[in-house]
Amino acid sequence: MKTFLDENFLLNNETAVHLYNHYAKEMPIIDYHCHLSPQEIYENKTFKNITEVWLNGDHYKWRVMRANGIEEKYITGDASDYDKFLAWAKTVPMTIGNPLFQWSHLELRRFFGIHDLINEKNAPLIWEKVNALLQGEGFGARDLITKSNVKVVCTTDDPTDSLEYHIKLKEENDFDVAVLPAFRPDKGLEINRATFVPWIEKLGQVTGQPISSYDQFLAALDARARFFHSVGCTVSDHALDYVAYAETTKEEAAEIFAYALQGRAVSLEEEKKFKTYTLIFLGKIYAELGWATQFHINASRNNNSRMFEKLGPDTGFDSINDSALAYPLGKLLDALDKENALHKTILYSLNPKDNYVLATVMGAFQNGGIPGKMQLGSAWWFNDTKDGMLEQMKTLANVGLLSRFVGMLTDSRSFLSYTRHEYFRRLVCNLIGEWVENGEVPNDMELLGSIVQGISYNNAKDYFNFKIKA
Ligand SMILES: O=C(O)[C@@H](O)[C@H](O)[C@H](O)C(=O)CO
Repeated sequence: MKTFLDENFLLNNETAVHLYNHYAKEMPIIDYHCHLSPQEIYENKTFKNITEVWLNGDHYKWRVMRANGIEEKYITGDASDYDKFLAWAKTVPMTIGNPLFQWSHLELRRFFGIHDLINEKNAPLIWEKVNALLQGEGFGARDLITKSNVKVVCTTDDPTDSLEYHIKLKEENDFDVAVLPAFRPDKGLEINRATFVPWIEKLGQVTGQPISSYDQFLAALDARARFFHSVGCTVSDHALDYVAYAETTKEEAAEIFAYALQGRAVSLEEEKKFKTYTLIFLGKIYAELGWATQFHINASRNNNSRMFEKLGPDTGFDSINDSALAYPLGKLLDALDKENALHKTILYSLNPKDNYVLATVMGAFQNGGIPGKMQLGSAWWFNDTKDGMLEQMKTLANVGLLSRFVGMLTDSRSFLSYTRHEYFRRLVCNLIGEWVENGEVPNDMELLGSIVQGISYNNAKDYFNFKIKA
């Protein structure tokens, strides 16, 4: 029996051990989708205690704490940081089977050298030891990134953002990690949300051109995309909580925009028309700029309205949506393709029922001489588990090319989440190792090593065209 998290955990055969230790382990990390704060990176934020660095903003942990019967005051409420940490320490033993159990202990080991199994009893000691380390040198936001061998951090940014800290980081020379923005214009597409009109006003302010027409709106999006590009952006990101597609014209989209600008609700069909035309317009810009587009599909967000009022979005009250996406996604991708607006695209669905739909529809649009142009997104959010990662990779291998997969991301708000890449790389090496040991794949270490290094780092490096500093 292996000891918990021993050096070969998740590696169940000799080939897997060899692949991991000789090809995957030392590869750098490109975190091409996360929600880290560029300001905290620029300021090399130091953390006053383990609660701030480990629990704040991490709604994965918040959800299991609630499931464990922890009162909200000890999660997002006004309890002390120490009491919140105790509540988390009490919860961790209850998370076995959830990747949080392994991730949490990996994070304690890899960043703080603590190999104990965290629980309520040893929490006070861990609190003291980690906090002492956090007060010392080498535990600022930048240090945690560089200690994890990260080369690129791609944050998630609204088109109205000034990108002040990305620009400051770009201009200085003593941080050799590229911190780049991703263009996420969701608020400009969600025409029926209360955020739409205020966002349009803000967009007009940042571009210096008040927006009263659809043409002005499109021009503003174009201007902001080119500004983002000038700061090093090469990725866009869209949350398609359902995939909207409807045949339409620019005139129709303009009428719908004008109607919504008066603060009036538009019909679902009108929303689909507006989203379709606007996405195609943006797709043309992304293709011209050579950007990769990410479509994050089928999330059901903010289910708990009482808690949404109190805490806002991304606080642990989301779930998986089950909208049918095969038809509208196929039509949307085809419309983009016909308009030369379908460039490199990563398709994620939060619903694992969609894996084969995504993996097969993307196969209909591989072209342009770009290896892995169309990507099946890495196991996202609730799928960011051993089963979810394996299911995504097996699906991709079965109907596409696992060898061209751009690999893992953290999608996190915590600077300690890079151990997810180690977890993922172990799963990749074990999956391929099993194929070899079963005689399904030749024991060709040159080929397999190259594929493992591609999935770990090289594919993402080639795919995203990030300007990597070192
Ligand atoms: O990008 C998204 O829409 C999601 O990743 C969302 O931000 C979510 O809160 C998350 O971080 C899941 O890991």
